[in-house]
Amino acid sequence: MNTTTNHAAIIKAQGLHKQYGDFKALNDVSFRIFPGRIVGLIGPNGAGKTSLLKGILGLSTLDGELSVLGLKPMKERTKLLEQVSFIADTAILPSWLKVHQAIDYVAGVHPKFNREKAQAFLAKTTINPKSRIKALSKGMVTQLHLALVMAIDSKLLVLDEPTLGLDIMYRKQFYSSLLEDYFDEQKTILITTHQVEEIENLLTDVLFIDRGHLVLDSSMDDISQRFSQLSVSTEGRQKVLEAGLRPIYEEARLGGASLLFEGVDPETLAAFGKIHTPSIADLFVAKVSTANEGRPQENQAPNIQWKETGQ
Ligand SMILES: Nc1ncnc2c1ncn2[C@@H]1O[C@H](COP(=O)(O)OP(=O)(O)OP(=O)(O)O)[C@@H](O)[C@H]1O
Repeated sequence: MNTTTNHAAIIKAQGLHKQYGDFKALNDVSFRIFPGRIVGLIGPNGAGKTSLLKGILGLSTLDGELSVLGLKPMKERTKLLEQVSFIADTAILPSWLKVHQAIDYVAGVHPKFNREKAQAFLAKTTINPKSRIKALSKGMVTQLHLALVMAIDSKLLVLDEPTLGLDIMYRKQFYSSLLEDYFDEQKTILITTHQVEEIENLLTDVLFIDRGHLVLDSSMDDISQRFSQLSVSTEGRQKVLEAGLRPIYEEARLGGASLLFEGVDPETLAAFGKIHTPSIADLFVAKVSTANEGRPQENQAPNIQWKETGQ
C-alpha cells in the first residue's frame, strides 16, 4: 500500500511470481500491507488471488521475496499460523462433529480463541449448538466457520470469498460484526470477494489484480483524490474532448456518457457535468482495460461481469 505509517509492514511482497507448469499465475507482484488496514484483493476469476493468499499463508510456494509478520511463510508456517487466521473458499469442517464440539476443538487447539465471542457470533444465527455439522445448510456451515475464525485474536485475518453462499441478511451482519466486534487498529484484514459493492465502504485499501499482474495498489483516500468520474451529456462529452481532457475509460450511458479520469483536477471537470468518486467496480474495469491495452491479446482479461452501478 502507498499509505504512510509509522508501523512496520505486516506483509512485504517484492517481485512475487507463481508458475504452474508453463502458466504464469502471478507476475512480478509487489506491495506492502500495514497494520490496522482492511485490504480488498480484487480481481476476476483466475486472476491469481487464491494463489497469492496461499503463498501469504505458507500453504504454497511463491518465487520472490515475501515476509508476513516478519516471517517467511513457507519456512516458518507453524509460527505464522499462530498469529494468522483464515478461511479458505473451500473450508471444510468434519461433518460428524456437533457445533459445540467444533467450538471445544478450536478452544483446545488455539490459545487465542475466545469461546464467548464465538458463542456470541453464533447466537446471531439460527444454528443450534447441539446440531451435527452434517445437518447444517451450506450457508450455516460458513456461518459457523466465520464465528470460529472471528473469535481468534489474530494479527492478520485472511478471508477468501468469506460470504460465498450466504444470504444477504447474514452477509450484511457479517461485515458489520467484522468491523464492530473483530477489527481494531492492531489487526489487519485481507479479503477477496466478487461482491465488491458489499465491502466497498469497509475497505481502507485495494489491490487490483488481473491475469497475475497488480494493476492498482491504492488506499481508498488516494482513490478519491486521484480518480474522478464525470457524468456528461453527449454534447458535454464532445466539449470535454475538445478541451483536451482525456478519460482513461468511458462508458455510454443513457443520453450521454460516464468518463473516468486519473489525475485531473475535479474543479476542471466540474465545469462539464456531475462528478463523483468512481465505485471500485467501475475503477477496476477502467484500470484493467487500460492495463490490457499494452498487453498481447492472449493475456487480456475476459469479459468481467460487475454489478451495474446505475450511473
Ligand atoms: N494447482 C494449479 N495448477 C495449475 N493451474 C492452477 C493451479 N491453481 C491455480 N491455477 C491457475 O492459476 C490461475 C489463478 O488461479 P487462482 O485460483 O489463484 O485465481 P483466483 O483469482 O483465486 O480465481 P477465483 O476468483 O476464480 O477463485 C488460474 O488460471 C488457475 O487455473
